[in-house]
Amino acid sequence: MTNLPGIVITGASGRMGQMLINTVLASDKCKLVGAVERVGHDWIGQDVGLAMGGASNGITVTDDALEAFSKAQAVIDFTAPAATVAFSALAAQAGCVHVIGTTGMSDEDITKLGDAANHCTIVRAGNMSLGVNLLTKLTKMVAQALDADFDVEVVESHHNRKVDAPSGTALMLGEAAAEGRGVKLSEVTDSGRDGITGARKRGDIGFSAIRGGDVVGEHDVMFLGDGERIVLRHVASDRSLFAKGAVKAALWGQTQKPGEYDMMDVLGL
Ligand SMILES: NC(=O)C1=CN([C@@H]2O[C@H](COP(=O)(O)OP(=O)(O)OC[C@H]3O[C@@H](n4cnc5c(N)ncnc54)[C@H](O)[C@@H]3O)[C@@H](O)[C@H]2O)C=CC1
Ligand SMILES: O=C(O)C1=N[C@H](C(=O)O)C[C@H](O)C1
Repeated sequence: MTNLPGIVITGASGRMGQMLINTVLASDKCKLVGAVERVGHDWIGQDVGLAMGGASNGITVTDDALEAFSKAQAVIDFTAPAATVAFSALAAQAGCVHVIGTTGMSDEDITKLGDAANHCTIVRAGNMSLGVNLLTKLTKMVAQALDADFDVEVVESHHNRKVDAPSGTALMLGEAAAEGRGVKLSEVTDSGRDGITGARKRGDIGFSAIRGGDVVGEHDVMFLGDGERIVLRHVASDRSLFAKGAVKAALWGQTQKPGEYDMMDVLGL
């Protein structure tokens, strides 16, 4: 037990934070060594097991991320863009693998992660599930096989607490479709249609976001032609699949050189 890689979970009280803590505690391949929350959060100073409504596990929630990271081999981080950028610099300082599930990152944020990746291993993906990563690969293949006679639309649904759109997964799928077509996504993106938008432009990749209830995450990639359509779909019904993927990434990262990786690398897809 003592030689197992130690993992810190940031955003410990969040939907994914709590799922990750339970996943690490249930694993026989790693151990929980820290739980981080934002400054001023009610959970700071409490035993994280008790704060989650379960049994005590001896890990006290802290807002001192660097101190927590310095005792760990990996940090799993599903929080918010500004927090993730700050954590990447601290993970680099502490020499930990940084697994990032946070979505809604700007280009500027991603550039800063690149600086940290000169000193530590970063694994980042908009979706950590095997199914979505396979769907990403299939999307690229279908886009390669079809020409712009087929309009590509990515439609995603999520719970009513989600703050970013399109989802990280939708953007991954859009990138894959653009790559398959040999175009840059930023030049063909069409999202947030409203009002007199004009007819659809040939070659565009469209995005639509539905928000409501407790939907964990659903993604359709539609290839719409004249008289036929192909729909590739992934439905997540349980957040544990994202957490299991993130733990797999943290363990895989232990043997990698500093740099930026994604779940395709982890899963060998
Ligand atoms: N890549 C993937 O497979 C998945 C990614 N996500 C992404 O993960 C992120 C979190 O999602 P949820 O857990 O649903 O959100 P949430 O709102 O339930 O949790 C976020 C947590 O981060 C904490 N936090 C914010 N700033 C912090 C800071 N500076 N220091 C420490 N903690 C901080 C908050 O207090 C909160 O507990 C989102 O960006 C979401 O899109 C969610 C599910 C799967
Ligand atoms: O916020 C969520 O919940 C999710 N976010 C990720 C995304 O933005 O794609 C992954 C998953 O769909 C759940």
